[in-house]
Amino acid sequence: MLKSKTARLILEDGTQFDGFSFGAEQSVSGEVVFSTAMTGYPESLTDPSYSGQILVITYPLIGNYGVPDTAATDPATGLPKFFESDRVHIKGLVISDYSFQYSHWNAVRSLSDWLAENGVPGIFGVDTRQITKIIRERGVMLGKLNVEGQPEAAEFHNPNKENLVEKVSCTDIITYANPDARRTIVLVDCGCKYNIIRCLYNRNATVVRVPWDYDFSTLDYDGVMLSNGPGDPALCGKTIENIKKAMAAKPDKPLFGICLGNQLLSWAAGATTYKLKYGHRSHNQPALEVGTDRAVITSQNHGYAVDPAGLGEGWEPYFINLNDNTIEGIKHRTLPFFSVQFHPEATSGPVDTEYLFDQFIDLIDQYKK
Ligand SMILES: NC(=O)CC[C@H](N)C(=O)O
Repeated sequence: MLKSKTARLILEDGTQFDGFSFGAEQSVSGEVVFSTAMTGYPESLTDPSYSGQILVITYPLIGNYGVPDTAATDPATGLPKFFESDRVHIKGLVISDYSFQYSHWNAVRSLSDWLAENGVPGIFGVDTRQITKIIRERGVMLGKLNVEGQPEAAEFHNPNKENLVEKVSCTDIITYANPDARRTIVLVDCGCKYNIIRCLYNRNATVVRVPWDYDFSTLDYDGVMLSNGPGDPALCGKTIENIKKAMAAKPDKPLFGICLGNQLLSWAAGATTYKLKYGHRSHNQPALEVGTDRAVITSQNHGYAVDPAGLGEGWEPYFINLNDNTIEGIKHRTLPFFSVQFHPEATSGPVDTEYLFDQFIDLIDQYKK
């Protein structure tokens, strides 16, 4: 019989959930968010956009397929093969049923061991659907995850007040040189998921990954990718200024934004962002392409949304969320600039919107001529 220490999740409104500890034995505090995705914990946990957040997964059975080898890399890019960054970014993990025994061809260790190595605590044996109902009714809340025998988290820490992007972005320029490159794309790294790099590289591009606050308008490039990233987009003023500069200096160089990238492009286009009641985190968000009857099923992970009211002349909504009608993308009517709130790179799926990378590459090639 395996013995686990106890753990307690405390929400900001005082609600408490008692369960058992797995992963690191450490107490933490953060923003409690939920995801309804049924698969993909290795990818989600390494998504830098989850920085500062205690993640509740509503799918009950977690850990059953273990964790792949973090040392396995893709020879072309040198990036880890199976993860979205080089470490676990969530602050803590909340699940219903932890599988102590894992089984998968690709697994080399357990979820608990991987979390422990990364210093991230988990709690299991709690009713994640009830937690989710509370968050859906009262709105997203801060929380503490306390582990038996460890000093308790002192305060309800709000990660959205910090510049999280600065903490997860690269600090130097990293070039993924592709011997078959037919175009060069600058990737503004606000906490980019590695699959964005893979999706560009695999389309015959050399990817030049630059820090979040780098003035990329001075570089020589064929297109710009604005990455996803954690926290409040309003804190990325430096990136917003650089996007404005680049659009003014190089209006013929296509620009494509994903998630935080969409929010930052929207700010650069005159709009603002606001915090959603409880965010969109799942693999099955329906988004309608505005002006068509075409809906796509998308992967999402965001807590803020774009208020299109201030969008400048020439800009229009590109996609709308069919669940709550929030804006899911914008595009320029005449210039090659567009962005989406969802994840076309979408590890661990669904891949329905990966075609947007092809669209971006086609646009780059048209403007290169
Ligand atoms: N995945 C992302 O890029 C998230 C963007 C932003 N941090 C939000 O929560 O809305």
